Amino acid sequence: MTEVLQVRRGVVAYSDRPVLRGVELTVHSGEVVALLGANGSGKSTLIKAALGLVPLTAGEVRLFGTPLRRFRQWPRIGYVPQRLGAGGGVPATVGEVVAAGRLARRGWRPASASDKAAVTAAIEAVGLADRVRDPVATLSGGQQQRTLIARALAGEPELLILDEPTAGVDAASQETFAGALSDFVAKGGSVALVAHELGPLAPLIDRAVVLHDGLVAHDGPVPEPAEHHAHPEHDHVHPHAPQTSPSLWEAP
Ligand SMILES: Nc1ncnc2c1ncn2[C@@H]1O[C@H](COP(=O)(O)OP(=O)(O)OP(=O)(O)O)[C@@H](O)[C@H]1O
Repeated sequence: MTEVLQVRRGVVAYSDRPVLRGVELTVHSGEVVALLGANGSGKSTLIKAALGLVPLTAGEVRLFGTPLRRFRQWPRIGYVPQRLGAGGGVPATVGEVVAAGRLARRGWRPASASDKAAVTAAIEAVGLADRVRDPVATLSGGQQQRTLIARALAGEPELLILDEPTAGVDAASQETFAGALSDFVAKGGSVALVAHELGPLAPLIDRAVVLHDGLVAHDGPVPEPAEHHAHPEHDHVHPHAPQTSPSLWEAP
């Protein structure tokens, strides 16, 4: 299997404080990998390092087999950062925000029919076709998150990297998102996503990588959530647990 994302012995320190201490992460083509771990265990840092948004102190990153420093094929990757406000006070509509996700692929040429089709398909995939002309600020948090996912999908990436795509997102939006992700994977896409609770995404996950204290504590099947979260009726959504909360994904 080809590796679309590889981090080897990744070390990252913020002002001398090590946050990742030699992490291995591989995503193969067609795989859906969940990155789990307690708050502050370094999940977001790992995906930022994989994208070159945070420098590695040591170790190496390869994207589609190319060392990060030489990688230029950014349209192959769609990234949805953690809780980025889609509205941001700018009165952009859903259609405009999603169309912006096409720019990297289309360059500064006028939008072609296939650009427009990709934007429409992305908006439909996340169930927002009836909101295209609405300002993003008028949407619910879950719909805003879906707008950002559609923006990433509009670029027709091969690898989607998602930082807590369902945190604080209503149940209906989570289901819609799971469907969109499932379609993306069915077409051959690969996914790395950070999650606190997998919810409706669980059936899509091929492998879970659990970070603990800057190291990989588990790489394999999705581990059982900690006991008090394991009940079927306990299907709530954690907005974003405070730093003090215990891990929902205890390292086995
Ligand atoms: N830019 C930064 N400068 C300094 N410290 C940072 C920075 N970003 C993150 N950290 C610290 O690094 C550690 C790991 O953070 P990171 O966001 O990667 O963890 P996480 O596992 O994604 O946690 P969460 O679930 O809370 O998002 C935390 O202690 C955090 O406070």
